[in-house]
Amino acid sequence: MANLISIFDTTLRDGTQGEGISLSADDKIKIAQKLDLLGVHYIEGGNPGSNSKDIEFFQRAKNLKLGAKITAFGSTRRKNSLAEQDSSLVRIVESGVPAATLVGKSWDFHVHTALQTTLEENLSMIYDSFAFLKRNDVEAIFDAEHFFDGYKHNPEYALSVLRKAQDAGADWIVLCDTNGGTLPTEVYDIVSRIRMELNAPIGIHTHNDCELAVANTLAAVQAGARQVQGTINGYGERCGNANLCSIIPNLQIKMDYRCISDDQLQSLTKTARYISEIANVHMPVGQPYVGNAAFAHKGGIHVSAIMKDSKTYEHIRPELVGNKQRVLVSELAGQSNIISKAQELGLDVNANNDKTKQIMERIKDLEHQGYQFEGADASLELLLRDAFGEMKEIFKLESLKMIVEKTSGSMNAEAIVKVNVDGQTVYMAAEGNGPVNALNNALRKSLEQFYPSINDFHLSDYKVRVIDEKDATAAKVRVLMESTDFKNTWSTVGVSSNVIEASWEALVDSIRYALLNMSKIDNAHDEPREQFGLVNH
Ligand SMILES: CC(=O)SCCNC(=O)CCNC(=O)[C@H](O)C(C)(C)COP(=O)(O)OP(=O)(O)OC[C@H]1O[C@@H](n2cnc3c(N)ncnc32)[C@H](O)[C@@H]1OP(=O)(O)O
Ligand SMILES: CC(=O)C(=O)O
Repeated sequence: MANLISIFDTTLRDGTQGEGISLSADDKIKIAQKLDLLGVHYIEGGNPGSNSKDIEFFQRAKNLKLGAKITAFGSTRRKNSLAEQDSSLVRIVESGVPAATLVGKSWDFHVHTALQTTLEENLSMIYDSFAFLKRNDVEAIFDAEHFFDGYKHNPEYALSVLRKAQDAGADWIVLCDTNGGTLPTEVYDIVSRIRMELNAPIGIHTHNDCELAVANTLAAVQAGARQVQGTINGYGERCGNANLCSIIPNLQIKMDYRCISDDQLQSLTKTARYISEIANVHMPVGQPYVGNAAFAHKGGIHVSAIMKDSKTYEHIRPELVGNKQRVLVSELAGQSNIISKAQELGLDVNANNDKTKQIMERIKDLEHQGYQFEGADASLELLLRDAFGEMKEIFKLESLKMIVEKTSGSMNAEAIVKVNVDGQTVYMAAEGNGPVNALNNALRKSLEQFYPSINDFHLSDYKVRVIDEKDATAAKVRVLMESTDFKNTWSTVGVSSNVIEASWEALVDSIRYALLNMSKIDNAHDEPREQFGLVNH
């Protein structure tokens, strides 16, 4: 039987101590529900002694039906006072949580310098505070702040602090690498020794200042820690906390510990991405296990091998954590990348096909000119389908004129397009608050009579990058456009030395791709493929 590791999530408390992260009570409720589905055992909701948002969270959390225990955070009582009169401790008990975490000092230097009190008074603060929680029937977790630094500096005192908390009834003793400066070998050694000294179960709480929070957590578990504190995506003070999105799969898939069920593990990627959306923090694409590129293959040699067996370049099956394999097509592609992508699209290709080589050469040539297909999935699909003769022209541009006018107030743009659809010429003008907006409006208006579903999607993001900065205004620009129909998003690319022309290319691809995919949906209802530009073979 695999050993069970208790997962203590502190995204809503220590995670919000990360720069740029601020969660409303509403956000916290949504995240708590997701964490519960993921199967964590404790959800530290915040600090009821700190602010009214957290008090509101704890009030609302009482009505949630969760499997996880919601815990409140605070510190040991203030020096020279009584626990029952400490407003922070009283608020924790009043919040009605089943479990609470108190942080207390275990480094003598901190007692003297930060608390400015005696070592004896700190021991009393710890004892009194835990005794108070236990008298109020609250499960009590001791976060021994700076434990590893304290133990290296004064082991007797650091140990006496843990014993005080244990004597007062603390249910868990959690050793904290608060400054994140300890090495995995030290963590393993110290946790192994402390385990022999205590009866209470041990937990671990690490910070990532040396990029070692995950490694330190795993070392502590190997040495006997049975509770792991961390955050989703590693959010947290300074360089962050230990990242549960790496710790949980490492423990469960590689080290044979049990944290959550296998089904719950498969929701890890979705959970990480959901929380990053709510926290409004962009996830690094290369984030281990759950990042968009965690199982993305770009080099031709890699793709050639994974098509034979994905184990050649993947340390686990991505599905175990709810992620998926992706093949990127770029100037580093070999035939295998093209074949894999084309197969994904249902196109008939093989390694001996001349067309595959031609497509690869064309992609390499376009990337050399400044296109980037890795971030423009829709343009890549169109390029492949065009090469296979799958696409029909949806319109022909006859002319395009732009007028940009600055009056005393704002600057406005007008686009005039003349397009030909199936022999019929349409002449249309439209305004916009900028040239791309005007272009988009004019093109849609001219096409809507032929393709009414053109109004079911819109542009959601627009990025311009100067490709060769040294040429200043004569440099080429790459426009990346993102579009959405509220269910799906797709990205397209355009390159030119003229930003309007680059935008036009990306816009036309966006519309062609949308119509192509709407035709797929309509196909399911037996409507003709030709209607939206797909050629039936
Ligand atoms: C390692 C960690 O992450 S610990 C958690 C850190 N998180 C936070 O600080 C976020 C929430 N904090 C807050 O909202 C506020 O700091 C509060 C409400 C807790 C306290 O606010 P204030 O009363 O204004 O105090 P302030 O934040 O300036 O200073 C902290 C005080 O707590 C004392 N203190 C610090 N740690 C402890 C402890 N473990 N036990 C008792 N007192 C402590 C400090 O000595 C200081 O007291 P002083 O004012 O007598 O010098
Ligand atoms: C308790 C805590 O957050 C720390 O010591 O880092």
